[in-house]
Amino acid sequence: MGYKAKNKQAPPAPLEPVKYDKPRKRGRGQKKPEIKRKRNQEEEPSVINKKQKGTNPSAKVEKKTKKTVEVIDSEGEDLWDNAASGSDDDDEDLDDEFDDEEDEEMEGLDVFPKADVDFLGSGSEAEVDEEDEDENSDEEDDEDIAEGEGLDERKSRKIEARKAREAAMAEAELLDSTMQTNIQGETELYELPDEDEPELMTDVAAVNQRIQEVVNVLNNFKELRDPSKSRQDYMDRLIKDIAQYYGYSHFLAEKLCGLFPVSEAIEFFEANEVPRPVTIRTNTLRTRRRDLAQALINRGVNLDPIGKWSKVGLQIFDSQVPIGATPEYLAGHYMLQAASSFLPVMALAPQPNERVLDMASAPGGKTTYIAALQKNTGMVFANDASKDRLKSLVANIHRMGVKNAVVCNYDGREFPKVVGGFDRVLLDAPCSGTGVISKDPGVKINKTEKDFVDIPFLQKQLILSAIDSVDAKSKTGGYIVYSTCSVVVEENEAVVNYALSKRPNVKLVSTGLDFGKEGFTAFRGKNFHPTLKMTRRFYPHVHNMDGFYVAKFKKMSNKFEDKKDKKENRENGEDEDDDPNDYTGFNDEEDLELIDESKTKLRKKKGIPTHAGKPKPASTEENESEKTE
Ligand SMILES: C[S@@+](CC[C@H](N)C(=O)[O-])C[C@H]1O[C@@H](n2cnc3c(N)ncnc32)[C@H](O)[C@@H]1O
Repeated sequence: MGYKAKNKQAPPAPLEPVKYDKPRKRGRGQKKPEIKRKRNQEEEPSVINKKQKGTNPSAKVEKKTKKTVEVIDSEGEDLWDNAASGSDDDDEDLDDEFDDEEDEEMEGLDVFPKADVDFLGSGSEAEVDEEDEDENSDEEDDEDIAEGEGLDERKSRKIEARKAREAAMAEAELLDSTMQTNIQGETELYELPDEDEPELMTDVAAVNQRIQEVVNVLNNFKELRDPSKSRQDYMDRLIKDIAQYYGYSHFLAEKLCGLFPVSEAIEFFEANEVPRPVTIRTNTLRTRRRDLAQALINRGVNLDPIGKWSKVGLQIFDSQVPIGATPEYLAGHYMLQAASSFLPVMALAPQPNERVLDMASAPGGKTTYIAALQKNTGMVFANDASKDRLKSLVANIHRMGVKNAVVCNYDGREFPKVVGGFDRVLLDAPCSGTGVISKDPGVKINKTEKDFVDIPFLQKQLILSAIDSVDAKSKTGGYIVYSTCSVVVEENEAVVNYALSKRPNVKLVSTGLDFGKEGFTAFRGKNFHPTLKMTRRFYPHVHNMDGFYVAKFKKMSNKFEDKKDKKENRENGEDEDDDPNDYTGFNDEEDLELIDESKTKLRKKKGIPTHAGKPKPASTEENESEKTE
């Protein structure tokens, strides 16, 4: 197929969906499952299976499987082709547009064999292929028979095999229905263990089994609930078990669980146990993707294009050499960079000759990508509050041959006083890192409730500075991109919503990314501006990339009606207007802090003694997640 393929670029293949009936592969507790139940033990599995068969989750699994196959098929044919739309490089010179001749040459060489053993978590692809083939084979047989063709040996074998399968299925169904009839009315209810007895929590396999059972009940609540228990009782049990089984603090398990329907939440937690694929970004200032791929293949690297959505990404399946120390790496031909980390820069779409601010830039994965898209023209201000982290930023800038960067070390909140009037600003904000738990499992236990107040507080301040640093009159730009490697709403939609309310001179626009889930427009009783739908969420269990969030603003005017900050209003003793349509959710805990802070200042002004130990804004270095690459 020609590389000007019209088909839309596809997201990366999703992970294999969680199979509830398989034991976990992780080396957790070795004990044989011994599940404490109040019902007959043999009865339950059939109920679970039965229910799973008929409910949405299995439908979803099937859908995903199909999708995976599609991606694989198209990858096999097309990924070296450069589809015209939705790509990360619009400029012909920057990407690896190959002519047809080169393309054919490469295809002929069969240079991108799939890894035999896919240690990076995409082994499901082969399985899926097989499954799919299997499914199709029945249809083929039927067609053959219908057409009355002569039956050769192969066909007879196939038919025999099919008959055997059908007989086995019929038998299983019969058994299933018999068991159902026997247990009707008895096993419909799943009784919840009441207490947190130690033995309820120590047998990991039993905890896992209980998670599956409780999810099943929650998905079929009317039928399977114990009438004496509420949905909340089941949720409480589930969260305790998730926290125990996956090793999260109860607080974070609950917070993350609340983002998804229960079955999907389990998929999310499972995906966090699996490493994401290793990916690299071609540095188009130094080479082309095709040349880089060939050079790495010659060194024994097994790779493939990352997906149709990027023209510069490569996925590494395995390698005989350390990928962070090849001569090509040292010569700056590529950056080891997570796939999700491409997205904010693609959304920013920096243009040659523009002035761009990368407000929180270390260690420079995105800065160097910005410079490449600008073809080393114009200027990229690479700022970071951490002097230490700037060292690796500077090293990367040199290695990658970036010549248009100005490195600076300010607290982002000092912009635009330091310098303003930028064409575009990227704020890849310091965050909790709840999207990169597979890389940094420490997040599971080290993030506290206070972090989810302090970090958004800092993010809100930074986002206003980012907006104020852009020139709305820019001929080519006037855009701000906000991103985090967190999945929680407080750090994403709530921050963007806050910015919209404080800066009526900006509006959200499409990120230009043609995959990703829509941002929330409402969450837990809080409504956000409807345009939050345009922001994008990326998940490990859906997109097989780190959890990420991307929002893009367009600045419409440099002036805006100065709706004074509530903080200022309070300081000036003005009335707070409690607008019922206020979608910014200012009753949050962080606002209490703001109120406290203002009161303290006011007291100081009036000479009234203040209490020490008021909460401070998040430290710029404490809260950062270093796991964006
Ligand atoms: C998510 S990381 C940035 C990753 C970077 N954009 C990249 O792609 O390599 C967040 C960064 O924010 C920086 N940071 C934290 N607080 C800051 C502040 N107040 N102003 C500017 N940078 C800050 C941290 O030092 C950290 O390097």
